[in-house]
Amino acid sequence: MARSSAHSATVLHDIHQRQRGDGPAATLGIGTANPTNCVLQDQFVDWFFRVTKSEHLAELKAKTKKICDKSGITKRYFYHTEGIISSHPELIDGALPSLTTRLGIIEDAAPKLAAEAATRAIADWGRPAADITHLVVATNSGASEPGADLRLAGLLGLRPTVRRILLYLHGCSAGLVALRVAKDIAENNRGARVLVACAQAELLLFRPPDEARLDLVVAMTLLSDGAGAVIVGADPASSPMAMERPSSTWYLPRRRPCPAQTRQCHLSVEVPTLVRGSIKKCLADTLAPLGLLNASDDGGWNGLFWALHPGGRAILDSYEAALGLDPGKLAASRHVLSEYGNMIGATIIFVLDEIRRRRHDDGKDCQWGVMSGLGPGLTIETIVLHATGRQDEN
Ligand SMILES: CC(C)(COP(=O)(O)OP(=O)(O)OC[C@H]1O[C@@H](n2cnc3c(N)ncnc32)[C@H](O)[C@@H]1OP(=O)(O)O)[C@@H](O)C(=O)NCCC(=O)NCCSC(=O)CC(=O)O
Repeated sequence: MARSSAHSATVLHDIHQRQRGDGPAATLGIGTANPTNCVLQDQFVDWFFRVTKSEHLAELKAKTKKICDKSGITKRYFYHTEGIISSHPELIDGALPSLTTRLGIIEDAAPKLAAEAATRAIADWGRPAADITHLVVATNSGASEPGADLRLAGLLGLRPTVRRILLYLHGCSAGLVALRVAKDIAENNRGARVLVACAQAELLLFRPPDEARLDLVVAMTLLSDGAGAVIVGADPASSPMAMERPSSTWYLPRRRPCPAQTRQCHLSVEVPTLVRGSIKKCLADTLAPLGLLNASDDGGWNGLFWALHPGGRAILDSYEAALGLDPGKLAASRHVLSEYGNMIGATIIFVLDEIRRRRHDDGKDCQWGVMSGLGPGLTIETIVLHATGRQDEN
């Protein structure tokens, strides 16, 4: 009996070993998408105050213009149009219930936007959608059953047996959380090809400007709609960008909940200061065990490439100041912020895509990098990136 149980344990151990992927998980294909409605940031305030019938709030309008000017954003994309807003008065009248309207609109929009991004990621990967084994969907846009994962699987024609996971309400860190989950799946299921899709439609938060809630006015000046998708797999010969040592830290002291919570958003004015004071130790805890920091003057931070979630211009400034980063180190994040705004969880996938494009155009750069972003709480998600330069398998 004892021998047979030892034998079973050995057999199971062998099975578990064979189930594991051989390499670190890596990105095999990336795609992004935005709605067609593009609003230039220098025209946003006029648009916003007009569609919300708030023209009489002249002082607040001037302040909102000032915030927009300092946002580092050139343009943003919205699923909601002036037409949608004018045909749903409840969207701008706080006395009317509007949750059903909002959910009805975005629960249709988010999976469609995700499908556009995923179709591009699959084309970039170069294999059929039916080869996808797992689907990880992350969104703040919706709360329905069945959820966006099932809608997306249907829109893409994935196998009915695709193993689905739906992540709700991880805020700006949603893309990173989804990639962390995909990495675990890929590394523990040999041959797995995981589609990560992250979609954001900001209508859930959209509301008229209110002097008493300047944090929401700030949110209206930053947030934008978009979707990003990544195919993740783990094999020794996988793609140019491997993902190592994910960390998820619940770390910043605060008096009340900070960044965006989907229904009840509180954007704390303290976030940039909190980042400046805490980020160095937090990132060092993740990077030091890999031997990626050193005793040089700047600690080695400039020897890495950086894919940071651009939550806002001031947050990027805080990372730069705290870590002593050279100008240009956050160029990909600043570019995405400028061209698209903060698309919550989808943004990091745009940054990853931009990093990839820049590495391709500019030739070699640092081999190791940091992908990181803040989430509600305040929390921080980090994944170390290793640019291996290989792209001979998909
Ligand atoms: C909004 C900004 C572009 C404004 O630029 P500056 O700070 O340089 O400009 P400024 O100091 O003159 O500020 C302009 C006015 O806005 C006010 N202000 C700024 N942030 C505020 C906030 N969160 N709540 C209320 N008011 C705020 C300032 O007090 C000031 O008011 P006054 O003129 O009265 O003094 C920047 O502060 C910024 O990037 N902030 C980070 C935004 C953020 O938290 N993003 C995270 C999104 S959520 C996320 O990414 C993670 C998640 O999902 O959880």
